[in-house]
Amino acid sequence: MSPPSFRARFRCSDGCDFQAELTEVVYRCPRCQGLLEVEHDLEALAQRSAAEWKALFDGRFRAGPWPLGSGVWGKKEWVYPQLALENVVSMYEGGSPLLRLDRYAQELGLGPDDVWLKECGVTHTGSFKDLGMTVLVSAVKEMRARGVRVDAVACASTGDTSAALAAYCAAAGIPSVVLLPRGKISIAQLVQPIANGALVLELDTDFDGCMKVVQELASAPGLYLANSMNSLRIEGQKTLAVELAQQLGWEVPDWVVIPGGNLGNASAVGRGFLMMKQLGLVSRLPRLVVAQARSANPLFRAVAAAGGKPTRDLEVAPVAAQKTLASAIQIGAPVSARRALRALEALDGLVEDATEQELSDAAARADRAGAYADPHTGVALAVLEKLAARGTIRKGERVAVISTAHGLKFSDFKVGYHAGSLPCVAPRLVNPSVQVAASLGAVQDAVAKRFGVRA
Ligand SMILES: Cc1ncc(COP(=O)(O)O)c(C=O)c1O
Repeated sequence: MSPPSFRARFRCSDGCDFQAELTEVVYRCPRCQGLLEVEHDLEALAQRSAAEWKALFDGRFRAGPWPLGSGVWGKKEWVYPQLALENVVSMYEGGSPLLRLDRYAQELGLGPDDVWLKECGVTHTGSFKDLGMTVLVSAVKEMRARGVRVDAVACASTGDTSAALAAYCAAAGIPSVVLLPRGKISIAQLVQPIANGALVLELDTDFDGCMKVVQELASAPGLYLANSMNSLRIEGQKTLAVELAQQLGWEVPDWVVIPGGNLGNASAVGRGFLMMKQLGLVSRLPRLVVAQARSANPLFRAVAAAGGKPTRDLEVAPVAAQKTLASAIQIGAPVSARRALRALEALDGLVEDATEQELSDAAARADRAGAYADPHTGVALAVLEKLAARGTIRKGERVAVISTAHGLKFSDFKVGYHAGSLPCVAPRLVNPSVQVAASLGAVQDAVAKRFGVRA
């Protein structure tokens, strides 16, 4: 019997019967303006058993022939099955570490096996955005190979999307344009697309303002839109959930806590778990928690106003996002709110928020247990701390916290915390460096002062 052939296509995610090929330049349903999703042929995929899928994915994990050792392309049949392998643009994304944070968990009154940190920032451009961008840029390469007009790829960004877009486009030799809110992203994030040769445009507005402009820009032919409203990105990010289960021996955690801004990633993670359950790779679903910064919390507000239970029909009113240390989630009008609400409903979800003080202390607390948490991961950790303190998350339950970026991209946050100079934060866990004279005695004094022992 010949192996089943798999195909995926765009379809309206709001229930119309609109469909399109993945090589078409289309982001929204032309009938109802809803976002699209990538629809897979689940019947064809189900012709392989769950055990066969697991064996295939395990066999390729960080080892398969190029590019199948990538965490995303190792699951190609579930992502973009019909894409020609020669058009894959990969930086070996995915395969990121899953750390067990024993000491941190115990500080929270949880068990040593309870808290796991999925380090999606340990990747080529330092954030989870690589997972989706590899799919989008590969799709563009395929389109161009088939004669579809794409002169350049553009995005609005709070810093990480632009870094990923610029790197993958540079690898593929495709021009890229990034729109950034001036002065609202970290220096590391700003310099990444500059280094990779993108056209970097700093606009005097916030992310939501950049998003408006880029959508208008991409309505003209030739400029392809790379923001996560483009569901090709979601398909790559979805593999995060599959990889997480895979790293836990094909078990799902009881809880997944994830920071949310535009809400594409939460939607993607929900989609990944649902697909695994539909195809029998896992027998249950985790509960999903979206963590927002209090300064930019439209989803939290909408869900709280409705009594705390997220349902798919909730309206999320845009807010003016205020400045937050978690700058990549300073987003007031999340494009994927509806998709995220559907995922939250299906995964019995919760939405919580965290203040600047809470996110900073939570990141520092995790750092003291060996992590190096960026402020967005700090938001997720702070929400975990709240839910553990309330008894919603209990000892013995396994929690996966999604760390979305590398802490090294946010050095100002770390330096400011330990120097006590962050706005609105009175740090509880400072560890400033000590200036000492260049003599053995001075060093011995410093060691004795800290540890009570004289070397
Ligand atoms: C570091 C980081 N964390 C979290 C997010 C939020 O992801 P999403 O916008 O998909 O909710 C982003 C991007 O916006 C990000 O760059």
